[in-house]
Formats: sequence, structure tokens, C-alpha cells
Amino acid sequence: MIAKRSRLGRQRSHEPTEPASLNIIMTIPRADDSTPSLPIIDPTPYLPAIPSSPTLAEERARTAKALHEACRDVGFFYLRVDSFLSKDEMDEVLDLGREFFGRSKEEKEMIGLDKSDGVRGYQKLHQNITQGKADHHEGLDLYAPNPYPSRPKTETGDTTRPLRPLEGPNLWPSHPEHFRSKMETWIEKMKALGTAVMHGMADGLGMTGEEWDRLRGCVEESFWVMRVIGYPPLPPGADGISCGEHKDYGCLTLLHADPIPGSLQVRPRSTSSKAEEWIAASPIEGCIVVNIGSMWELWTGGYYPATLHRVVHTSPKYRVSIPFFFEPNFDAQVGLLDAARRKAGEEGRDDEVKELGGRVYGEYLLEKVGGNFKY
Ligand SMILES: O=C(O)CCC(=O)C(=O)O
Ligand SMILES: [Fe+2]
Repeated sequence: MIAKRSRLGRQRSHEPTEPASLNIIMTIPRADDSTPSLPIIDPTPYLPAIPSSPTLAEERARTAKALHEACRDVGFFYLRVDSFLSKDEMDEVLDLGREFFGRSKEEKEMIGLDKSDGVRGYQKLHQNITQGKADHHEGLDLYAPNPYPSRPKTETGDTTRPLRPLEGPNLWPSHPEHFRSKMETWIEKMKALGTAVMHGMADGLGMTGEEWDRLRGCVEESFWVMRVIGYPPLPPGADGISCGEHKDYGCLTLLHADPIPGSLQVRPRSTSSKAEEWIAASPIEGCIVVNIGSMWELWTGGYYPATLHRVVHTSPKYRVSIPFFFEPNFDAQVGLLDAARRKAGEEGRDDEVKELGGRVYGEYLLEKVGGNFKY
């Protein structure tokens, strides 16, 4: 997934958002004084079926505050998921991805993008394009079901023309066995996790119950996207990019990746940062990496700007990553939330909330997916 805007945000704070002793937010030690760190946030108080307790409100307030500060200041954070996903579950999906990419070229190409609607299915090495340049990875792209199920292919009922982007079915590998059922379980879990993080973010912005109900309504039929990505090591002499720098289009990206340090890199928001400064968002056991996308930027008028990131995978090991893009409903109208304006006002930062206009998410997505592939 790529987004082509490359505006850099404003000054960010490099300070931890809470004392580490609370065990809700800690920070990764900085490589040196100028390298910022990413917060670690525990979403447990917002997870489904969490029992009510006398301390729940207080725990939620801590998580909500941490989410707010991370989204306002960094745009990337670690989410502790070990109370929601077992290590076996987390390892299994990466192993299934690795097994799929290990199958023959012919077998993988049997479910190539051209066999569905041009955007769902397997994309071979260098087929994905970011900022006009081919990425050094292969991948399997899966989306929520066809958003136009009731429409005939054309007004005249012609069924011979090619499918429109997103109109086709997902293409699932027949090997490894259980790939589909395990990934479908993962998708359901990621949707629940995405909703929990949205709830915490709504509280972090100080939304009323009614405001949260409206926001939840915008994501409850999430037009999610999931990519299973395989990164061979960059060959010597390559220009050094496995996935070019970009911001994500949507709402929340929930990324689970092989435990290989250094490959995913985040551009700090500080306007004073040097042109080549990137920080590593290296995997931490029991955590996934979360970042916000352009839809949150619209909801908050830029108070939560989407953050640039890229992948430079030089380790000799083949790397598998599974970003799950928890997105708004296809027909959701996304625009500035009153709560974002209020929150920035309370913090004396009204000038950081801009009128960026609104978008229908599905229309925005269709504009983006068209430019992603080289056929
Ligand atoms: O593979 C990764 O670590 C990140 C991939 C990514 O940023 C994307 O697909 O949008
Ligand atoms: Fe991304």
C-alpha cells in the first residue's frame, strides 16, 4: 500500500509519554541522544470481553492518554498484544507466509493479480510500485469483500468486461494447507484489535459516548486490507530500498513481522531532523507495530499526521511481514472531528488543526490502488 504525499509534520516531543514504572508505556532506549524512541502501549483495558473492575476506568484513561500522545507526537507505536494473541498464533501466520513464498513461481502466479480484479492476489517481485519505483518484495494482497456486490458489471448487464478494481474475489493459495482458515482467524482478531485501538483513541481525544458511537459506525464495516509480504534480502548493488518511503492511506496499520531488526524504518517528524535520519521500528516480542494513516490525519485536521516510513531489508534472511490495514467503511465520509478541535484547543495548539476537507474513504482508496502496480 502506498500513499504518495510526503509532507513532513511539525516538531515532535522525544519524551516518554508516561513513567515506565506504570508498565503501560515504556520507551525503547535511544540509539543516541538524537534518536527518538517509539512508545509501547498496552491496549488490554479496551480489548473485547475485558471484565469490568474497580480500576478499569483508570486503566483505560492511562491507555487513552498514551494513545493520544503517541498519535500526536510520533504516529507510530508498539502495541502489546500478548494478552490477546499467543506466541504460537503469531509465529504461525508468519510461517504460513514463508511457506507460501517458498512455493514455485508457477504456483504463485496461478493466483496473480491478473486472475482477479487487478488488485487482489499475488504480486511478483518488483510488481509493487512506490513513488514511481519498483519495490523489492513479493506479496499477497487481500481485501474485504467486493464493495459493489449488488451492482451488475455494467449498466447493460454485460458480464464479459474485465472486473473493476476491488470487484473480484480474494485469491487464496491452496498450499500451504490451512493458509486461508488461519489467515481468516487473524483477520478477525485484527479487526477486534483495530476497534479496541479506535475506542482508546476516541477516549484519548475526549469524545463523548455519542461521538464515539458515530466514529465506531464509520469503521464497523471496515474495508480492511491485508498484505502478506515477502522480502528477499536486497541484492548487492541495489539502490537500497525494499519498500519506498510512504504514508499509509487509511486509518490504522497493525503490522506483524519477522523478528529481524532494522528493516522497518520511520522518519521522525521533527522538522529539524537531518534529511537522512530514520529510526528503526524493530520488532519486539509480544508486540505489533501500529501506525496511523491519512484518514486519521483528516479526522484530526493534521493534529495526528500520518508518518513516513520505508523498508530497507539488508539482512541475509528472507523477511515476512503482515500489515493489516484497519480502514474505514468503504462509504464512510471522513472529515474533521469536533473532538480533535476541542482537544487541540485544550492543549493550546489550535493552530495545528487545519481544514483539510473531507473524503469518502472508498473513493480515496480507488484513486490510490490504481497507481500501485506494474502489470
Ligand atoms: O513490511 C513492512 O514492515 C511495512 C510495509 C508497509 O509499510 C506497507 O505495506 O504499507
Ligand atoms: Fe506502510
